[in-house]
Amino acid sequence: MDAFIIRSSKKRKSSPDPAPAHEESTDVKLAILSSLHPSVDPETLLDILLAHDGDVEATSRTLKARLPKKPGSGTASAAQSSLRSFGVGLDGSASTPSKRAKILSRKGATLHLYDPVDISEHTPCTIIHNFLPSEEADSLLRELLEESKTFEKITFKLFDNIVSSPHTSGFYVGSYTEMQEQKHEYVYNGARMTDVRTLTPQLEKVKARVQETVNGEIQERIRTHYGGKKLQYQSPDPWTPNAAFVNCYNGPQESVGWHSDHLTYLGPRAVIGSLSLGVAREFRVRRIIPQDDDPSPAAPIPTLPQTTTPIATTAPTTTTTTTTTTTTPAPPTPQDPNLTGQIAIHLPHNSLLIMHADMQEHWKHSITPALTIDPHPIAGNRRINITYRHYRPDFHPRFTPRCPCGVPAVLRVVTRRRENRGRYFWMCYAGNVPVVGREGCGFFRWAEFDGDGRPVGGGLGVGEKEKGVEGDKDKSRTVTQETVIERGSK
Ligand SMILES: O=C(O)CCC(=O)C(=O)O
Ligand SMILES: [Fe+2]
Repeated sequence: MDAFIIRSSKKRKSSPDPAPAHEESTDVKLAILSSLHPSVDPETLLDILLAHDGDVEATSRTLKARLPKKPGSGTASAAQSSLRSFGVGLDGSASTPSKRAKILSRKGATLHLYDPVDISEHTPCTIIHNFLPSEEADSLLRELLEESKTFEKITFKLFDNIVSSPHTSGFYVGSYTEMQEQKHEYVYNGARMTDVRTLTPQLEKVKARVQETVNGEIQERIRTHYGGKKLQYQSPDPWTPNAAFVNCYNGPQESVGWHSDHLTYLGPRAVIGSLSLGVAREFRVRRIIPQDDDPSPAAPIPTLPQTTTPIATTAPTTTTTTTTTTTTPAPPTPQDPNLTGQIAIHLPHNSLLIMHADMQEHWKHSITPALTIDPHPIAGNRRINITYRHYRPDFHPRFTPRCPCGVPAVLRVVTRRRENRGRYFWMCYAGNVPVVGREGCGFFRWAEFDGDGRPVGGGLGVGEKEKGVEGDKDKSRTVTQETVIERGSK
C-alpha cells in the first residue's frame, strides 16, 4: 500500500535525523512540487522553483496557472540520455572539470539505463528481462488487470490536507490467517487495511519462481558487490516472500513519488522482488547518502569498476548498449553518476527488478509520470507492478513499539546526521496519519539489531531514550522536522 508521509516544517525536538532547512530544502521542495504536479518533470520544476527564489507556494501557483501544460514539458518515458549528458564522453573523457561538475550536480539530470550490466553496476538493483515464459506473463497480466478494477487509491497527508496516491493498489498475502492478521493487527499510515486478498494461484506460482531467482541474485550480489560477505543487518536466511503489493498505473500520468519502502514489518536491509507487466515505465532511483559514507562496518562500500563507456542510447528493443569496464575497481569520483542526479531504469513488460539489501536505507525510488507511453497489446495504457515482500515474523506488529499517541511507531534509519548514520530508530507516526489536525507526539527510541538484523533484547528495541537524547546531542539546537514525501508502510 502506498502512503506518503509529509513531515511538516514545524519545529520538532525528537528526530535524531534532522535536516537543516537550507541543506535539504531543494530536494524536499522538489519532492513536494513533484507530488503536487506529477506531470511536470523535475528539471522544469527546478527551473520554475529557482525563478521563484525557492518559494514552493509561488512555484505551485505558477504551475497551476500555466495549465494546460505546455507540450514538451513532461518527462517522456522514452526520453534518452546517457552518461554523456553527465559530461562523460564515449572514451571516458569529460568536458572541463568545472563544466562537468556543474552538469553533474545539476538536479534533474537523469541517466537512463537499459542494460542489466549497467543497472547492476550503478544501482543497488538487478534487472532480469523476459523473466517469465511469455504466456505465463501475459496470463498473469490479464488476471491482475481484472483484479485491478477494484483496486483503490491510498490516502495520505500533505500539508494538513488529505490527498490520494497517484495510482491504485491491492495487497495479497498467503493464507486466510495472514489476511486476518493483516486486517486486524498490521497498521498502515495509522489505519487498518480493509481490502486484503489472498494470493491468486498465479501470484502464488510466480512467487516461487521469484523467490528462487531472488535468492540466487542475493548470493551473486554478495559475491560481486559486497566483497563476499553479506551486509551488516542483512538476514543470512533465504528470502521467503509472503506478501505481494500489486500496483496499477493507469495511463502516463499515474505515478508514485520518491520514497523508500518502510522497514517496519520487513526489518533492516530488506530485499524486494518487483515484477513489471504491461506498459513500460521508468523506475527512477537516487542515492540519499554518499557512497563513501556507509556507516556499517560490515558493509563494504561497493566498488564501482571504472566504467569507460556505459552508454545506453536506445530503448531495449534495439539494445545497442555498450559497456566496457576495466578490472581495476576505482573509488567513487565526483563524476560518478551514483553520487548525483537520478538514474532511470526502464522496466519493460515481464521484467523482474530486484531491489537489493543496499537499496532502502541508502536510496529512494519513484515511478515518474510520463508524457507518452507505448500502449501494450494486452494492458492498453496500464502498467501492473507486483512487489513481493517478506514480512518477517520477528517484526510482527505485536512487537512494534507504541507511542503515547497510540499509533504504532515506524522503523526508520538515520540518513543525515553523520554520527548516527545507519542507526535505526522507532518514531511516532501519528502526525502523518491521514487525519486532519492529528499531531505526533515526538516518540523516539533507538532500535537495536544483531549483525543479522534480528531484534536484540527480545523486543524490537532497547535503550529507550528520552526524545532526542542520543540522536540530537546538541540539545540547544531546535530540530527542524524533515519535510519529506515518501512511501509509507508497504
Ligand atoms: O511500480 C513500481 O515499480 C514500484 C512500486 C513501489 O515502489 C512500491 O510498491 O513500493
Ligand atoms: Fe517502493
